[in-house]
Amino acid sequence: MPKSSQSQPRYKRVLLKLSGEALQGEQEFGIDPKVLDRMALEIGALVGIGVQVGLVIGGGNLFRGSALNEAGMDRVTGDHMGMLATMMNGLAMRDALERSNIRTRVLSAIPMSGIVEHYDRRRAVRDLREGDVVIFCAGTGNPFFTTDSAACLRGIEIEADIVLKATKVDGVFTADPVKDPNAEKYERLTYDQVLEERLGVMDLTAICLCRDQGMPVRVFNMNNPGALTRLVVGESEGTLIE
Ligand SMILES: Nc1ncnc2c1ncn2[C@@H]1O[C@H](COP(=O)(O)OP(=O)(O)OP(=O)(O)O)[C@@H](O)[C@H]1O
Ligand SMILES: O=c1ccn([C@@H]2O[C@H](COP(=O)(O)O)[C@@H](O)[C@H]2O)c(=O)[nH]1
Repeated sequence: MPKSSQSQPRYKRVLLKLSGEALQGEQEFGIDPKVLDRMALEIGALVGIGVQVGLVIGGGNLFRGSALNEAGMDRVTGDHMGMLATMMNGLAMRDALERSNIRTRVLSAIPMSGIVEHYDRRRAVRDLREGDVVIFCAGTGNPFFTTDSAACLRGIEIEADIVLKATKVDGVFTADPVKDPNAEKYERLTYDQVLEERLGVMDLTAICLCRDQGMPVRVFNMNNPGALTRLVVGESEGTLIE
């Protein structure tokens, strides 16, 4: 993709977290190929202006360990299934990116020989420097975590400038805007405000990790076309937590 002379990115390297649920689009479950293609286009626009992109995708469109556990399954088995779900989403996203001629590497926290390579931080950084989009799959590789924590962990490890959390709402609100129509959006928040007010947009383990390592997080709505590029070139989108 050609470099645009007009859009100068303010970040050199970002870690983008996509919610698994977003991939299902209007469906009840699974992956909507139209959503994948749209996201590939948005990610390609970043690559086109020279931004290095690490990607973590959730698994909520397929399985969540906590939901399987509530239905009677052993929690650790449920979490293993959740991590495998992130793997399926990662493979689907690689396919969409490569169909858009965007070079992509998938690295898994759980060895999955013959399908993808095992996660290696130095390898990931090398690939990012070469302009590949790197998809980090299987979360942290451990049960009882979420892909929010995995995104923050990988973002810190690869020395990303920021973690960008893409959701279906416009940022962080005083309450869940899906449930409370009177909820008001924050432009900026400190990590401690998110923790003290228990603002549920992101899991608290992830916020603690970012606070302790000084990693800024921006929460934004990926359903707004072009939002990702706008915020990377410095326009105000969503909510900044720092
Ligand atoms: N204070 C809040 N501000 C904004 N959103 C909130 C808040 N509290 C709860 N939420 C909810 O958190 C959701 C964000 O979670 P997200 O869509 O990223 O899912 P996830 O659980 O991280 O990913 P996955 O779908 O893969 O499991 C929003 O859609 C919103 O409904
Ligand atoms: O490090 C991790 C990351 C994820 N899981 C399991 O996967 C699912 C899907 O991830 P979401 O963040 O909910 O989209 C999650 O519910 C966990 O069951 C994990 O065990 N460890």
